[in-house]
Amino acid sequence: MQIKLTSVGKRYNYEWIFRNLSYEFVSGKAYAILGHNGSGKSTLISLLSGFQLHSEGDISYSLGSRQLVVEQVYRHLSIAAPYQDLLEELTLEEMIQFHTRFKSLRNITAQQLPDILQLQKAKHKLVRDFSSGMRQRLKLGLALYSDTPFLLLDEPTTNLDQDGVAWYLEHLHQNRKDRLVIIGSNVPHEYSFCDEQLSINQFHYTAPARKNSLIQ
Ligand SMILES: Nc1ncnc2c1ncn2[C@@H]1O[C@H](COP(=O)(O)OP(=O)(O)OP(=O)(O)O)[C@@H](O)[C@H]1O
Repeated sequence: MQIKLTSVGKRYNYEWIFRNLSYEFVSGKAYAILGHNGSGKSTLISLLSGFQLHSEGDISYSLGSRQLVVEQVYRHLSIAAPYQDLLEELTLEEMIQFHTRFKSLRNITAQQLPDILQLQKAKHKLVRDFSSGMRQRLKLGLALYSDTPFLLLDEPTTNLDQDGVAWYLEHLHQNRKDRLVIIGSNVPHEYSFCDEQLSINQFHYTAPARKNSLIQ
């Protein structure tokens, strides 16, 4: 999976979040998108996923030698993000079954996933009764173990304790080969292994001061 951004900008109403962002993401590498709170990391991740449209510039996607239109990107993408919903009325086992109807898993079966998530005791528990750390493990596990070339993680260790962070790092390393991995983060332990870092702050746009010809 390759993604090429050319002079990309995003604004909400009249507020530009970033402008003139040109960058290339290539398969086999892990990238960290960095920046302070409110700088636009989640916004950029949302544009890359195709869930939101950019306001100017161009984003092009390719898989091997094939160009992809943005509407096809979701088929090749796994994402774990704080704003992503889970199906609250399903049990863990049902949630995994539901997920694998749309995305197959890489190198494991659906029956093995609860063990890998270290949630075997919660197989028949409703997702709505999960703790916040259990929910995060589930989101990460579904994303890491889906057989997709493009892995997008926004704030991946949110709500994880120390063991959870170690679990995330171990399973990410097992599942990153030959994939494009992009991580939005403020926390070094989430992204310190990444090959490249992209700071969104450098693309912030400040509107030029307006001249008032009446005031000298
Ligand atoms: N739907 C929206 N409508 C209007 N403004 C928005 C919308 N979504 C985000 N913003 C604004 O865009 C800016 C960037 O937000 P974003 O969530 O991308 O930042 P972030 O770097 O991910 O922040 P954090 O580290 O706090 O998660 C913020 O000023 C935010 O208020």
